[in-house]
Amino acid sequence: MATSTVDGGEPLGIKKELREALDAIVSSGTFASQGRLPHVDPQIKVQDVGAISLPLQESQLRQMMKQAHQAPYGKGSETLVDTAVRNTLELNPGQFELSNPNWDNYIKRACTCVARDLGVDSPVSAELYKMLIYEKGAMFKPHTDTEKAPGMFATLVIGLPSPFEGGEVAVKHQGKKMTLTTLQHGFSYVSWYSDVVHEILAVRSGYRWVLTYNLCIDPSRPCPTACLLTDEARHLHRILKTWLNQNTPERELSHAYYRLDHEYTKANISLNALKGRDLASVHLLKEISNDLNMEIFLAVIAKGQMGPCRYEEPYSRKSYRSSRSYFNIYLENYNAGYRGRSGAIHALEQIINTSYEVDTLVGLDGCEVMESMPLKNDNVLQMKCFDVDPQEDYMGYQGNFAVVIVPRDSIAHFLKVPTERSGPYTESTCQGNKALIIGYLAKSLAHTPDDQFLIKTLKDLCQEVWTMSETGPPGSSRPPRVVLPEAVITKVLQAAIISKDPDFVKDAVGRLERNLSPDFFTWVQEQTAAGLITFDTIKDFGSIVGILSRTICSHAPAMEASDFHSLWLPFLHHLVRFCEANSIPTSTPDYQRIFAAILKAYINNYVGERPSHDGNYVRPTVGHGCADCISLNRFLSDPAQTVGRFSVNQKRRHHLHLRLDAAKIDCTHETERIGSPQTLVVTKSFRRHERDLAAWGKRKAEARVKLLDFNKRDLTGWFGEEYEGLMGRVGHGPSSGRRPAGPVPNRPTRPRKRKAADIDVVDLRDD
Ligand SMILES: O=C(O)CCC(=O)C(=O)O
Ligand SMILES: [Fe+2]
Repeated sequence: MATSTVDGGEPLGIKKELREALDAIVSSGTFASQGRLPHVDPQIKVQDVGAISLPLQESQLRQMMKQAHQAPYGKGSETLVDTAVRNTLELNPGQFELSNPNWDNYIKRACTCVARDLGVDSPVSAELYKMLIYEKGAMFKPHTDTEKAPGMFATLVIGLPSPFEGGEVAVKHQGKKMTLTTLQHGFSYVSWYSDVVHEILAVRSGYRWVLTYNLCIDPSRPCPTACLLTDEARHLHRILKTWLNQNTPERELSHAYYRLDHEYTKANISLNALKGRDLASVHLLKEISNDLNMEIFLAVIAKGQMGPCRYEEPYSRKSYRSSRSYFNIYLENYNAGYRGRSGAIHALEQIINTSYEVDTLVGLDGCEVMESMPLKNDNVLQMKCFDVDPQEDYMGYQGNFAVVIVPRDSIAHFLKVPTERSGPYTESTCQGNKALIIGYLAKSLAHTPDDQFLIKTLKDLCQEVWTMSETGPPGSSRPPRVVLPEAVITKVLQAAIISKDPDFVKDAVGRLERNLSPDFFTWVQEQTAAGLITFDTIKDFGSIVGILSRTICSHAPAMEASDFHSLWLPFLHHLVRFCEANSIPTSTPDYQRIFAAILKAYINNYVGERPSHDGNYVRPTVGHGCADCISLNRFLSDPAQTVGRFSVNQKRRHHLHLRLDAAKIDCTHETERIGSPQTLVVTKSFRRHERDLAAWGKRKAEARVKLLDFNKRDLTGWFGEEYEGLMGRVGHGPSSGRRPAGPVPNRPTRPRKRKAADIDVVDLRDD
């Protein structure tokens, strides 16, 4: 329940509560914990090793390591093995068993300790994930843990008794660091929230042996994170919720500025640049904004003062002028800018008006959203802090940065820029701002596609800018033409598609002056694959097909081979279905061009040319300067020699073997076991070429199948006269089995001698 008492002009209620709640965020509490556990043997049995007895014997450990594999790590959606990032051996839970019937209870008790330490009050369950073994040098570089199970919020590590040195767990969260250790001789646990950055330092000696568990809570409950764990955080969440639940017209505070403690620079202000308490509070606000409908920005605040000042020229007279002083660093700019010829600062003699404005508004990623916007004192949670004696500016008073909390339903109002020429806001600033705002709103829509209010704001602003660029601002004779940058229009188009608004789509497409970027298609494909949009969504697809067609035709020659199966062919199948559903013939020119361009690119870029070699026997040399290598190199680079014989002792033969392998020379090298010393016979070959040829044959057959997934009538329509030639390139000949007339692309026109190596392993009709 919100109160809105007014006390001596200071509104209490939400504004005060919000300020107090933010003031109370000192820094986050425990984001990681550790502790000792009683000695209970889990009675581990490892597949193909048997029961592991404690204390652990090195011989058993070695056997376990034989069963283990290199542990991968997650990077985005990928799982990678790179021992420079993670060098750890792991066993999957299927490879071992914890046969002590009391072990589950033991883990439950450990969970209770962890939940207490991390401040989680919901019931916590632990899911066995891996057994890890770190030998000397093993480590895991800083990372956060991905959600490996629904409701996973933290990792629990149970340290098993095995002596080692090093291998500490260094955890870091919002500028706070802790070093945790699993015990060497007894059982212990360490645990951290999944969003905490942690690193396993290199083991210096011995073996670090642990079990890891995913800690989960009921996935239907909000996931605890390191940021949301304190009472203060929960209190702030409650206050914000109360505020946001107020109806917009009655909301006593439309948005809020909260001053930051530290000094930053205008150029690099972003969430990542924040320090100490600022980082804790803004990070927390960001976390809360995932759950509540609000947007968080950072603002650089400037103070403007107006008053009389004295010119220090001989005929000095008082004149009113306005000065804009910025706190700390901006003050220097001010001084430089207003220094008279004599070098004296034109200080204001009297201040008759002070106002604040947002010099720059940025998103948490540091991207600029807006410049020069008015700031109302009422919206600042700690007004007194901005209101300082200018003298204090020289003392390095720090208070010109703020975090801004804007309820999403008033974002349009908040970002609304005055259209009339007023005060310092020139027309061009306004238009620049609008492009920034449009870009920002369009980007936000990607995260909250159902936000009707945001859609409406975006549409209105676009209409305003587009109308303005046609007619000019009301009352002006010379309209400033506003052209939204192409990247912004693309974002708008995406937003229009997401919001399923055909008129808006049509408008946005109409504004595109050039082709859409290829990224747009990747985006379309991702959205379609995720089921977020379908072609039917864009009822007025006709309006964008022209631009799609232009863009695709120009991009097609550069399409990546790896994108066809995952992106372009599924895209075409969607398009076929769309045409069918809307009774559009797929041979309609714009559509035909899309199909033809992509499928031709498929044949050219995926299948490619038949690999050929010119029969040349010059091979690259091996990079070594010993006498044997020099004579080997002489043989390799001589086009006339195909077989080289090197009668040298075993050690030197081995050296040549290694050098040839390392340089990946296309040759065979075998020892002829006759005489003494025996002879290494190196025969130049075309094996590498044969492998390329086989791979090409495979791609060709695969492409044939994929192309025949489309219907033949469509294919002939799309390819027209080129049909036989193109299909011939994937080994699909005319039904008679005869060669199509005319030269077949990529075939040598001159008959050449057939070599065994040239046999197309997949399609025997060829050649
Ligand atoms: O070895 C450990 O203590 C934990 C390893 C780790 O960070 C992980 O599995 O994500
Ligand atoms: Fe981890």
